[in-house]
Amino acid sequence: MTTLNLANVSLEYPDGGTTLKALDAVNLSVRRGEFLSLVGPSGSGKSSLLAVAATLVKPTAGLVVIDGQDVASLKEAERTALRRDKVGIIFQQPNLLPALTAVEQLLIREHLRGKRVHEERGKAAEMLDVVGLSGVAHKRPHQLSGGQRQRVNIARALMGSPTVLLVDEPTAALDHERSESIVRLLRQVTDEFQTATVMVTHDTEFLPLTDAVATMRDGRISRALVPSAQSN
Ligand SMILES: Nc1ncnc2c1ncn2[C@@H]1O[C@H](COP(=O)(O)OP(=O)(O)OP(=O)(O)O)[C@@H](O)[C@H]1O
Repeated sequence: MTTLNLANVSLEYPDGGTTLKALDAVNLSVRRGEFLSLVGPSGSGKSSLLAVAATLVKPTAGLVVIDGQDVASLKEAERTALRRDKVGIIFQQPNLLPALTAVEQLLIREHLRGKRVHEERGKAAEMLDVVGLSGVAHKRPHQLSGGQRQRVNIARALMGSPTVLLVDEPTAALDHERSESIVRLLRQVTDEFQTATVMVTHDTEFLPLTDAVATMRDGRISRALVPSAQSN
């Protein structure tokens, strides 16, 4: 099932007397369990595409459909609920709160979503286990490595059981070995939780871990299969 669908999506910004097309009639479909890489030069529109797919920015034209729901047809509160319940967003910087332990980073998100924290402890422990952090659940960010902090970030995004996972350059601040293990983890969670995952990346060497590559240039998108993906 197509979980994330962008049809003829354009996003324009005023630019002096003219307009700049950050997205120019973009078409993109991502199914559950599919892991898509999004590459392209700086300024080509990758972050704009993620922002529109995350329902954080309204496109100037075109349709954004998540799990069969046309985002433009929703009221503001409904759109917020859709984002909360269906979309997991993982930014380059984990943005963890310095005073909280790893498990508390997950629980505070649920608290802010109106959930009862004591009912979410089991799930938080489970998600930390999924990302390989059971042993450091009670450590604070400064006691964790960069890779471990990024894993907390991923576990936190999984707490809401998203169907769409949007990931913006998750390896930008990591060395090669840690970068590879983070992309492998994203592959694993895509398979395990059947998310429709879109990852913006500059690390072309990890593209074979994903199912498909979309390339952006001047706000336009092209999509190609990764031939070696099947062997991973
Ligand atoms: N809020 C904004 N106002 C005006 N122009 C913007 C805004 N956000 C993005 N742009 C422009 O839209 C275009 C696409 O930007 P975007 O950040 O999506 O590219 P990107 O591919 O993510 O780049 P990078 O790899 O450097 O992050 C660029 O020309 C950018 O300057």
